[in-house]
Amino acid sequence: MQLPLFSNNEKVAKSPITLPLPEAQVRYYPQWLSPEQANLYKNSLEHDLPWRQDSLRMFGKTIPIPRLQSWHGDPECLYSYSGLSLSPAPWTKVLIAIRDKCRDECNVHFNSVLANWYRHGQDSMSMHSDDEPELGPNPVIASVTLGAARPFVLKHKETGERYVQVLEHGSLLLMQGSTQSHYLHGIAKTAKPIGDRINLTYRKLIIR
Ligand SMILES: O=C(O)CCC(=O)C(=O)O
Ligand SMILES: [Fe+2]
Repeated sequence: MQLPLFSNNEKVAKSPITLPLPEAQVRYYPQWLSPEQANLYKNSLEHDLPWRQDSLRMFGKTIPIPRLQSWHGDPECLYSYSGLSLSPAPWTKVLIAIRDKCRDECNVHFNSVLANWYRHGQDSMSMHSDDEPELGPNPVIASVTLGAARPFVLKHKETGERYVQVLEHGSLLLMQGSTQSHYLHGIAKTAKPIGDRINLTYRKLIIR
């Protein structure tokens, strides 16, 4: 029998939804992966990635960031993220399989991915834009969710208007165009007893 880890699951895909956001281009693809495929990917990423507990220096204190992270990509993809400077770990088979499926969806050759592991509801990501200079203007970010569904908050920088999209197991969220210039996004903490979630954001860094 063929290993289902890399099987084609086109038949389960639902139609994508364009989020009704002025000055942004965001598309949500529910069940982009079948639940079975997403479970397999999540299990192997949990075991295979060299998860790190990174910290930030703030107000003279070292504060552990509220999630585990792992940065992967082509060797030249050094990336500074919220004051951290990360060298990439190598690609794994699962990261490549998902990267190539993202490429087929949006025709972007991603050269790096940030993996975040939210262990429980107290893990979070504060509001930010993915607007580091290495990403260039109008970056395409492909964000894949595996595990517990979490509300993803988008907030317009000028009007303050908020939009929430729950990101479900096996979904893809594509952010492109001027989304990063006009919006912040993040994952809030919740007191609800929820399971863990792995998120992968595929990126294309511009190497000079
Ligand atoms: O976990 C998420 O859905 C968001 C991740 C994110 O915004 C990022 O990695 O920059
Ligand atoms: Fe982000």
